[in-house]
Amino acid sequence: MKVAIQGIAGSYHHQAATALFEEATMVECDTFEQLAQSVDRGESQAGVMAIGNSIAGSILPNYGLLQQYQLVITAEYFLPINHCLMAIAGQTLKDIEEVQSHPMALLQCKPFLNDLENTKLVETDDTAAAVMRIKRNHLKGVAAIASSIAASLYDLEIIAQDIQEEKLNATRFVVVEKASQPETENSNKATLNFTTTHEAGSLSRILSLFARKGLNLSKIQSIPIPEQPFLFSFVVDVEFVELQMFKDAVREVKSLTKEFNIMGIYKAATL
Ligand SMILES: O=C(O)C(=O)Cc1ccccc1
Repeated sequence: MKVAIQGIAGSYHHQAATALFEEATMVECDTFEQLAQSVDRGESQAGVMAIGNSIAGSILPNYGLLQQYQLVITAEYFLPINHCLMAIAGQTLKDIEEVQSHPMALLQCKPFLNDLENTKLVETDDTAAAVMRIKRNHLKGVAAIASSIAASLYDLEIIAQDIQEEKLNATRFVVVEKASQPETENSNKATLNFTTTHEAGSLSRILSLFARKGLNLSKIQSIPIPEQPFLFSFVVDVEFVELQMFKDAVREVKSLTKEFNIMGIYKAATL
């Protein structure tokens, strides 16, 4: 099975996809947009896409990509992430003049990076690509932020570990597919997207309905609507005990929303 990921072997996407799929041929993409396109065009049967992080928050552009390419969420996965700083053998922290990594990793390590004086930060396609390049070009004075798996895969030395802002750092990944998988007995979570009318209390009425129907709201995210400046749609994750509870709520919520779309029904994962 072909699975699109953002990054190369040793990237966090690669780790998440390996945990999610027993047998997968990874389709390595440079960008999140290429990942979405690969699934959209059927070049990959599924994609694994980071959607949010416990330190850096939602990856808003990825919500936009799910909508733009009408991809369906069929599973989720939480990957604990411990970032390391690494360089070629013999380099110490005081030798480092430049740190390279994926922007999400740089964001998650801000306090550590702020303490490094006169160090240039360079954004790369993915964490593992930075590691591979430093090794291949034997770059002195340049370090990468990536996982310990990437350090051993590409043979760089770890200079500092657990450099993320909070020790407990996790990224939520979703599996995205072109066609919706039928919901199963195990489905206990859904991601919804809707717009509301511009009336006082419209969002509150929708959320109250979910509460009355016994749905547990685990996330709410407002998403810009690019064609309508400063108007927003809402993406909501709800968890339920029985699928029927969810179906009942959906039937009623449609009359309270303007546009309504189910982005996926799947099994909730734990941290
Ligand atoms: O660059 C990577 O390794 C990725 O998979 C993107 C990423 C970066 C930091 C945290 C989670 C995902």
